[in-house]
Amino acid sequence: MSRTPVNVTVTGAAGQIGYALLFRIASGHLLGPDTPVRLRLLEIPQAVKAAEGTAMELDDCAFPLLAGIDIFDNPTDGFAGANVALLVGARPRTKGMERGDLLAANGGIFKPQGEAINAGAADDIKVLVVGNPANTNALIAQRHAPDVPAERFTAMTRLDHNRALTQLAKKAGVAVTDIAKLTIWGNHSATQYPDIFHARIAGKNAADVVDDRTWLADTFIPTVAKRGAAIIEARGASSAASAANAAIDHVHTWVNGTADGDWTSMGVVSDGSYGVPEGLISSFPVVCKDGAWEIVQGLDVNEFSRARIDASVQELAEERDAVRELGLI
Ligand SMILES: NC(=O)c1ccc[n+]([C@@H]2O[C@H](COP(=O)([O-])OP(=O)(O)OC[C@H]3O[C@@H](n4cnc5c(N)ncnc54)[C@H](O)[C@@H]3O)[C@@H](O)[C@H]2O)c1
Ligand SMILES: O=C(O)C[C@H](O)C(=O)O
Repeated sequence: MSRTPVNVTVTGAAGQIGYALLFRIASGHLLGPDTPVRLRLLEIPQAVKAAEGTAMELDDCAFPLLAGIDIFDNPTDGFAGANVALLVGARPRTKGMERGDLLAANGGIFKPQGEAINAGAADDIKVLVVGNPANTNALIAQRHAPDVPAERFTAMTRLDHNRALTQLAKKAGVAVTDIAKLTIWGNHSATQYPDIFHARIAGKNAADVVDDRTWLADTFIPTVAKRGAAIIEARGASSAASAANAAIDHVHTWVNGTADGDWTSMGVVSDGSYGVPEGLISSFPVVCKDGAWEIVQGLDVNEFSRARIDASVQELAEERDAVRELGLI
């Protein structure tokens, strides 16, 4: 293993997702068993000491792939030379809030981070925004990094994708590995649309296999879309280990590619596909290959799906307008 270490910047390193994420990155789950990583942890000054504690624990694991850990309290240094950036640091919502309620509180974090990525990240930088509201925070960061190709900024809907896989597998009585081509469309919010009309279960159309529109509309979609709130209600804190797992999956798939005959869901900059206004960061079905993603083209969108995609995209347009009013883009 003589490869140059990949610099991975993680913001919010002292938070609950950070704690679930860093050990998996360092043990090779993000980039694979042959790729050494150098961790760059970015925190606010008050949380640097806690991040130092996590770094001590990382050291104590003696991970063979961990080439070093640096801790920063400012984005300029935190993103310098970053090849992969996981933008986790942001306030989570609490009971009774929607993720969009966090726009004003968290939006301001992503402008300086976008600027710092623009100024100092490596040429091959790949950015995943996890902090909520993830799609619009990704939009803010991307708009402040004009020299970085827009497709390098993505938002996380892989947690929703994974949630949908499990709910569908349970309903159909199959393993998650029997399911392919599931899609999350739109915003990582309660308006998201988990779509099974193109999904396959052991090679057959998933909607036909399930054959239950009432379950689809009244159980499956709301269960997936409101899962984050259900976890906050049950745990008293927002999802952490499953969110960290989804972040690992998102970047691993982006770097290593989707499986043949399958796709994944990622929040990516729209090129106008499927009527989603150009420039919005919306979740689409995407295939990944050679470190790049492409929106899957040519899918028939039925009336049931169209209305739900449009509603979620409308919410994204409203969030974009709100951050414009706040002077964040
Ligand atoms: N997209 C998704 O699917 C998804 C899933 C789960 C959680 N989330 C979101 O992820 C975010 C983090 O969740 P958490 O549970 O880890 O929260 P947390 O409160 O446990 O940790 C957040 C951390 O971010 C740090 N932070 C705040 N501002 C920062 C800044 N400007 N730079 C660097 N670090 C900063 C805080 O000091 C804290 O340590 C929340 O916004 C949450 O809603 C998204
Ligand atoms: O729902 C939240 O606020 C946290 C996260 O986005 C989730 O989906 O679990």
